[in-house]
Amino acid sequence: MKVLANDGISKAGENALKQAGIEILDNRVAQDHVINFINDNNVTVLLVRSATKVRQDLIDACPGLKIIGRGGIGMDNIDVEYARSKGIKVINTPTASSKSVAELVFGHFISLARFLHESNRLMPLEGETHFNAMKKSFSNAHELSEKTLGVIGFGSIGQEVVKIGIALGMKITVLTRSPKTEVLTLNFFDGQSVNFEITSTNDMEAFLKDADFISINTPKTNEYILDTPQFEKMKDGVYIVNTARGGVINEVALIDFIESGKVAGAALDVFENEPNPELPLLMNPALSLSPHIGGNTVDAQEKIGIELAEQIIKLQKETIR
Ligand SMILES: NC(=O)C1=CN([C@@H]2O[C@H](COP(=O)(O)OP(=O)(O)OC[C@H]3O[C@@H](n4cnc5c(N)ncnc54)[C@H](O)[C@@H]3O)[C@@H](O)[C@H]2O)C=CC1
Ligand SMILES: O=C(O)C(=O)[C@H](O)COP(=O)(O)O
Repeated sequence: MKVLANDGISKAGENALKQAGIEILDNRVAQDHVINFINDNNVTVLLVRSATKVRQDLIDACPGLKIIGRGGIGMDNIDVEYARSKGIKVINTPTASSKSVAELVFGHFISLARFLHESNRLMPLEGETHFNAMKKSFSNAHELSEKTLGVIGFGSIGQEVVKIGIALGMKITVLTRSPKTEVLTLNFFDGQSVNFEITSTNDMEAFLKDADFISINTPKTNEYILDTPQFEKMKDGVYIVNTARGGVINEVALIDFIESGKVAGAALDVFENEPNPELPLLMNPALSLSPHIGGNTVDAQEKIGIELAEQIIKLQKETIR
């Protein structure tokens, strides 16, 4: 096996592969040259994050590829079904970054509810009058405790988001396409744990009527999940965080409802036009923004690298057997 980790891999992952005798190339090959590089260097395993696109043309042009690995969760940059139809194994790391993403969701919620993002933008302007004006305008802040957290999508990230919400004393409502019940375990530092049973609803209207803080945690969808009709049914003063994918929320409608006051604040880690978010988003003080960093922690990347390496080593053993 020869691995090309085109968007990088953690040292721990790299070391695990090397120890198993697997050659790893960590070149960052530009998208237009990936096909030639794979064929010229007899690469059999292509590892990517979200930057490298693995579409039909690449799959067709690289008959030596045996495994495509996504260091992360969302595989919308890979033609997964097509690759599998050609006998290529496609793997990802489904839970390695869930906690990192969930923590970012709350980083944004707290930033929005306490104006931290805007504070950081405005603090460098000096003067007592300015300081006191900021203090006054930021007093319209809110606690999360006892408010209702609404989570759309109840997979691994959605469940981690709910757990943090419970720990903060929030009420919980979860929206899924069909109702389901999950038992979530909160683990504490002293080894104790508590189980919570959460049953989701598929009633969008009831969900929107209840939720004070909405987090979207679905994969990329073909249609907006939150568009004008949904915004209209939300509570006044709602906060929204999207760490899922650009395209699950209509960004133009979002700006309209921020301007009308219906949405008190929103945070985007992912964008319809990524990596060049639209200017009205970048300029809006009610938006807390981050450049797609949900899974971008040392901890998550370490787990991702190790999980990828373990899967590749296992597949290699199965092939040899
Ligand atoms: N911002 C970032 O850096 C990151 C973003 N992500 C995104 O988060 C997404 C979710 O990740 P996981 O929770 O691990 O995936 P998951 O597959 O465990 O859970 C997603 C859940 O959403 C549900 N779902 C799909 N469409 C829905 C809809 N219209 N309404 C309600 N529920 C719906 C699915 O049934 C599934 O239960 C990934 O697909 C990826 O796009 C993942 C990692 C990092
Ligand atoms: O796993 C996912 O899905 C993600 O969105 C990634 O964590 C973010 O993309 P990369 O930073 O891994 O390119």
